Amino acid sequence: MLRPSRAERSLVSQILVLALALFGGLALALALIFGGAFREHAQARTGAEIQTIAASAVQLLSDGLAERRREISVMVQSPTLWREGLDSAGVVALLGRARAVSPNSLWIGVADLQGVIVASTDGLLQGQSVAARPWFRHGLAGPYLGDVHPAVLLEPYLPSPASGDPLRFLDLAAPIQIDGRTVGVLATHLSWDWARQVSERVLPSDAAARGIELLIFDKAGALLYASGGRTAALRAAGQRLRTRPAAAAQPPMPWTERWMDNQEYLATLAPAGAGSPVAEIGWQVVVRAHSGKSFEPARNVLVVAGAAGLATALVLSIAAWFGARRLGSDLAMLTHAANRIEAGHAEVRIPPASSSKEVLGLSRALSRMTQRLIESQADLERQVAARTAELEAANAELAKQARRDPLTGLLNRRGFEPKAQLLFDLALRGGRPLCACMVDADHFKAVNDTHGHAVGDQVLKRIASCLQSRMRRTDLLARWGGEEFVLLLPDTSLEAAGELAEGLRLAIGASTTGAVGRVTVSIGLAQIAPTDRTLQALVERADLALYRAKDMGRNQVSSLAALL
Ligand SMILES: Nc1nc2c(ncn2[C@@H]2O[C@H](COP(=O)(O)OP(=O)(O)OP(=O)(O)O)[C@@H](O)[C@H]2O)c(=O)[nH]1
Repeated sequence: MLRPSRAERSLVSQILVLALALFGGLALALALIFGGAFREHAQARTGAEIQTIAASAVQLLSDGLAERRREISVMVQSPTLWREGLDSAGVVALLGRARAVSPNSLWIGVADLQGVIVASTDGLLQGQSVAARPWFRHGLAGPYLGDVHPAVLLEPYLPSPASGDPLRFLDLAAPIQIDGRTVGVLATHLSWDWARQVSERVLPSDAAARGIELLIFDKAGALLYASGGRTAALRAAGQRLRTRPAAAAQPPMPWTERWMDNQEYLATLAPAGAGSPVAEIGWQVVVRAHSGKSFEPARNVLVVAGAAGLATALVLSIAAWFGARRLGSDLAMLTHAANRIEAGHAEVRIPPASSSKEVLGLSRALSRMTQRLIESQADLERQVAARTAELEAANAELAKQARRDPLTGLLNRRGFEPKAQLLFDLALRGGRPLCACMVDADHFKAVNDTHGHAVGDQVLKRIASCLQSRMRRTDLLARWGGEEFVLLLPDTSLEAAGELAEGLRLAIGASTTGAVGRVTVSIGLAQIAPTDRTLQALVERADLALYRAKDMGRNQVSSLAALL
């Protein structure tokens, strides 16, 4: 299908499309710009927040471990107590007090040099051998901090952690020495549920809703703890600490990464200060924020801004559409009026358009111009009518002059012939008499030669006047040419014509013209014959009779009938 050209599309649709594209594009661009800025701001804020959380967690974990270490260190450096025996009542009381101070220390016990538990909190494992346990072996040599491990011997005796995770311990141990001689090993099994408590202290209350998690990995990258009770699930899924793009930066900057669950997170790794127990054990404390949940407000702002922008664009477009429709309706009205005027309805007026000042100005200008054109046209038509009338009068005058002899005012030959033809046809058809009479001045050349041409003209005018005064209304008189005249006498017999001709001859011959005196005329007469086919035949016979009169001495009437 062919696309309509711009000239074929209405003003309203063009303005509507333009407004929608303009306002809609602007709204989307603004929503994207502001949404992007808001997201960046939210990302920076969340990044700073998770850095603080991670740093706090590292601090709490370090402090906790250092505290436990100090407790063990203080306890083993009490030779007076140990001299009483590794399983003395004083030792047992000390162990109980130590656990009361540190509720996460689920078990505190003393092993003799053979690895047999000789004293412990609640008497648990007493008499059992721990010689194979790493804490014992390392603890004989010096202070020991072991990584998180599942409960082995104690599990049946202790309650499961509140988190629901399996019971796991952190082992701290130190050699008991008297006078520089090792006599046993003091050990504390710290519940790993302690990590949950730390996590709950540092994470905000809405962490789960915002998708913020605290993860603790061991030095090999294996997951030790995940907040929100997700440790078991994530460990089962094989979650490990993956790449850390910004880990080299000091302090590590938050980075965005797609994790094992294929979700995008903003994550940060808290640095553990050199010498801190956390650095020593190699834990890596990560706090990650789920991009989708964390930046949901930013996305909501983007959606709301976009929707509000589009709604505004729609409202503006509708307003533009209304404006364009008013303008379009005014233009259509002007076009309609112009078309009617063009079709000849001069009474139509260009109506005033009210959609805008400019269109009102245009309609008024068009109205004035149209009025001016209509008036000009009427004026032109009047002028044309006047010129036409003048021209017709001139043409009529010309036609008249073409049929009249300017000297005598009589019909000339051209004016004579159609009228004579009519009389001839009527006479021939009606079988009525018709006579032609040719009148010619005698010796007229001599008049001209003697008195001049102007005087000759006066003579001709006098003859014409004389002829005209004596003819009837139904007779037809014309100047045939030069000094010759023709008379057509309807319903006139040859005798009557002869009498008329004689009277004319006498009257002309009796009159005088100034110094010229008398000028006579010769007259030839002929009557229509039934055999005549043309007017010319009749006139020629009259002319013949005229020549005869001239031949016979002039100043006389000659009738053709007499010749036949
Ligand atoms: N003044 C004047 N002279 C005219 C006019 N028309 C013709 N004539 C003159 O009329 C004269 C006619 O001369 P001709 O034909 O010899 O005839 P005529 O002298 O009358 O001789 P006849 O007819 O034989 O008697 C010429 O001298 C023409 O110049 C006119 O309108 N005015």
